[in-house]
Amino acid sequence: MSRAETGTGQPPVALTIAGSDSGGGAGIQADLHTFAAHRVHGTSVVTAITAQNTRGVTAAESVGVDLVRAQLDAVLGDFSVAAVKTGMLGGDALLALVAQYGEAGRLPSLVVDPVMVTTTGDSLFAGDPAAYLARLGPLATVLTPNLIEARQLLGREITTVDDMREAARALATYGPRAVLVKGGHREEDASGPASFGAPHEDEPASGDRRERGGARGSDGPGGAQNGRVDTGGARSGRVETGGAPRRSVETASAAGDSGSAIDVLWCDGEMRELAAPRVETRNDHGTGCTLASAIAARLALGHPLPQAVAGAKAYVTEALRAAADWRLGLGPGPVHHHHAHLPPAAIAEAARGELHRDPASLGPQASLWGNAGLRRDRRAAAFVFPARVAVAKRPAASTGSAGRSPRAVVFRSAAWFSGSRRRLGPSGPPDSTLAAGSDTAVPLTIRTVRADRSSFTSNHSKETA
Ligand SMILES: Nc1ncnc2c1ncn2[C@@H]1O[C@H](COP(=O)(O)OP(=O)(O)O)[C@@H](O)[C@H]1O
Ligand SMILES: Cc1ncc(COP(=O)(O)OP(=O)(O)O)c(N)n1
Repeated sequence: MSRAETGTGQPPVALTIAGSDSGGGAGIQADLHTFAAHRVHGTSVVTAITAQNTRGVTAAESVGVDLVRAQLDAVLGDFSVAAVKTGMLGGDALLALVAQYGEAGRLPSLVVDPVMVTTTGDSLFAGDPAAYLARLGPLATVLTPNLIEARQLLGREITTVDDMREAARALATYGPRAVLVKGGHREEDASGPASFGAPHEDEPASGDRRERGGARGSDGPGGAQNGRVDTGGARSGRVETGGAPRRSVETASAAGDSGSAIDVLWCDGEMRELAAPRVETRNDHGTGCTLASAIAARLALGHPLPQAVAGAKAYVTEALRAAADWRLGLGPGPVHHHHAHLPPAAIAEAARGELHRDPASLGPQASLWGNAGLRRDRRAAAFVFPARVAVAKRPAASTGSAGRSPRAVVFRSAAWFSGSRRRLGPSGPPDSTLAAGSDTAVPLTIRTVRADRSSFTSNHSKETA
């Protein structure tokens, strides 16, 4: 049982040491969103400030060493930090500082995301990649380079999944317990092995979905779009990632279907592939930060390392899916960090009034709807489905919203979820959804389902279920 599940409601604490993304999709902002989505208390040490949006970075400045040290001391001197994630360190000075804290044993369960360049082509690390590996490699519980970063750290091309495995092995020799080489930048090639494009400096930034694979764009073959779902069979040495397909890239490519986002995990001497359906979306900004902080959150919650990594990948896949159609900003936007709290499908359906076509048929106290996963909780007179959201109808009079009847309420309560989870037993929420959290529930209220469908509003109400 993790600390978060002791029943006290007190969340574990995680720390992110990273840069600020003013656009809110990556960096510190993504990390804190992710911690919160996992019901982990997030603390932060800001290493740099970037002026950044969905189209790129226009300015960046490192925070001075003394101020970063002061932040580290403030957080580590007060909180019992259970896991740490590092992101943008900017250069050798902050790299050395963070390494000192790690060497002093002050950075437990350390997830090192060696941020070097954004996928819009902006460099975020001006230091020596070799020093990065030498200093932080031995301290890392898990090192999570993307393909560009693995290439920079090792100084070699990475073209196939075999190369990814080799890269993971090579990086592991620097001392981390695990290495996750992320394949988000892999460009699909229906005619041959999956490959990644070399950096292509001249390609203009696109306002729509980017071809990933280098410092902006890719000259990799095909340029095939993503979105195909790999439904291949089981393979040994792979970790289940919440409905993820089980097929290697080579197999997928041979079949002309490479619609998987495949990462390679070397952990405790074992090599595994983690595959998930590739989500077709332009909104993939901050996926690396989100993945690394989700791993840290899960480590803070007490998950064993391979499960923490697999669960984090499933979380990222869902976050990509849930935000696939968003248009936040003109370029590649952020993912939906809170997808598990507010399933967009349920809310969108509620907004369209499609869930309560016949409110009169609902029970006197509460009613339910949902998808196949919906279950009834008789005691609470509410309903639960594995995404841990209950939707109940209340008579207008009891909620003070006369004239707005019927009314739908989406409850969001960690304690309630925990209880629901217990009632649901082992078949309850899967690992890819959130772990148990605190009792600080703030129900989210949705007024909806008017005949004219014009009165949908949503607010964070203090009303309780
Ligand atoms: N379109 C996508 N569909 C599904 N998973 C993706 C997609 N893009 C990235 N990922 C996953 O997101 C995680 C972050 O990978 P990546 O994008 O390579 O990192 P970074 O953001 O550091 O460049 C990985 O698990 C990767 O497989
Ligand atoms: C401040 C800051 N830190 C890290 C990144 C890189 O984020 P990442 O998750 O790798 O996503 P992309 O930027 O590559 O989409 C960043 N952009 N800003």
